[in-house]
Amino acid sequence: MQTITVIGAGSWGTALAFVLAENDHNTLIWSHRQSQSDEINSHHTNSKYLPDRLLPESLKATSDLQQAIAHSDVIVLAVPTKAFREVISNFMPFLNTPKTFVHVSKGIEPDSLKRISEIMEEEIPAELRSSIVVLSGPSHAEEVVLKHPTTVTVASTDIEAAKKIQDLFMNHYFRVYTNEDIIGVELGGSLKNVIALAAGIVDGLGYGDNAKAALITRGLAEISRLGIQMGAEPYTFIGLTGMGDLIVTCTSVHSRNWRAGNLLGKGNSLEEVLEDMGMVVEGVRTTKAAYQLSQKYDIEMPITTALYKVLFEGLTPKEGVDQLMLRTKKHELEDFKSF
Ligand SMILES: NC(=O)C1=CN([C@@H]2O[C@H](COP(=O)(O)OP(=O)(O)OC[C@H]3O[C@@H](n4cnc5c(N)ncnc54)[C@H](OP(=O)(O)O)[C@@H]3O)[C@@H](O)[C@H]2O)C=CC1
Ligand SMILES: O=C(CO)COP(=O)(O)O
Repeated sequence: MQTITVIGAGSWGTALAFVLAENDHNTLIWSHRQSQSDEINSHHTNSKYLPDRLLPESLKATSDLQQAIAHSDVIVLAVPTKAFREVISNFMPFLNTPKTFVHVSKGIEPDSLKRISEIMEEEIPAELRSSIVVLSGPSHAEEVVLKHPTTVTVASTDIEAAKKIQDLFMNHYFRVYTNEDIIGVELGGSLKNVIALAAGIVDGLGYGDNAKAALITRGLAEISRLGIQMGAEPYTFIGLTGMGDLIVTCTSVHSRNWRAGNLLGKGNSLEEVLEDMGMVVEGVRTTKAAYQLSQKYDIEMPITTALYKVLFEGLTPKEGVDQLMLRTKKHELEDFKSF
């Protein structure tokens, strides 16, 4: 049995805490809302994020950040990308010894263009972190707490740390692989949200499976083009955190990114959609970051560019699709010939 803290009690933090507690680890989840930690302790539920699911009685919650950090040497960070710097700066006064940090968030910060592990390296001094591990892959929280078979990858440049985290999470319904390619794993997990928004849009427009398959496949092509240029291993993109997560996010009604895109495709404004969701839609900010990355690295990312124009420049979803279909002729494997 290990002692573990999960920071963030939304859908994913709660589902991962569920797995850890079920694996008999002494697990403490931190919510920034006292009412939510009270609910988890008293009723063993998190009705806002995982309605109708009973959590293990052994799972304890707190809204005291000092207690949460002191609880364990393994800290799982499960807050939206947007909240990352703020949450770290809030716990820094309580961090006195080096810990292993696992992050599970899928986003890239606009403007700085940092991946989450890079934000962590910036915000947490090296002497206070033993290692940084990312957990990612095709995994909707709603299915994990039903104990439906799920596979994810843990990545770290410190493979021993990745193996340690693999051991903590593995069980009969949650299978964990390791990978050293933290760049590829983080980029795949973040950029698939952009493609999932686009997939929701084409469904909202009433287009069919052909359009969806085109987006998934050509989405993977542009994600890989950028990722390889940024130093990722090409094969990571055909793995769980690339193709795997694209499939699950582009084809599932559980996906908040797909649902948001669907509402956009049906004619709702971005403001209306985000208000309606009530949960994080990482793909919106990440579309901005991905568009900026495509410009910085001079990589063609047509789907990302069309979506950027729809989200931020007033292009209609239908015009976005038309622009994609009427691009100049291409060879399918352009840019991949050398691999
Ligand atoms: N849901 C899923 O199935 C999966 C999600 N992920 C990733 O996990 C990350 C977290 O997503 P998820 O749990 O789904 O998001 P949710 O929207 O379900 O929950 C977000 C949680 O973070 C809290 N939060 C927001 N801002 C702050 C802040 N400034 N300080 C402290 N807490 C804050 C929210 O609190 P409040 O209720 O007050 O808003 C809420 O508890 C995302 O990057 C997502 O891409 C990855 C794999 C699967
Ligand atoms: O990352 C996810 C599944 O792997 C969850 O996707 P959404 O954030 O779109 O719900």
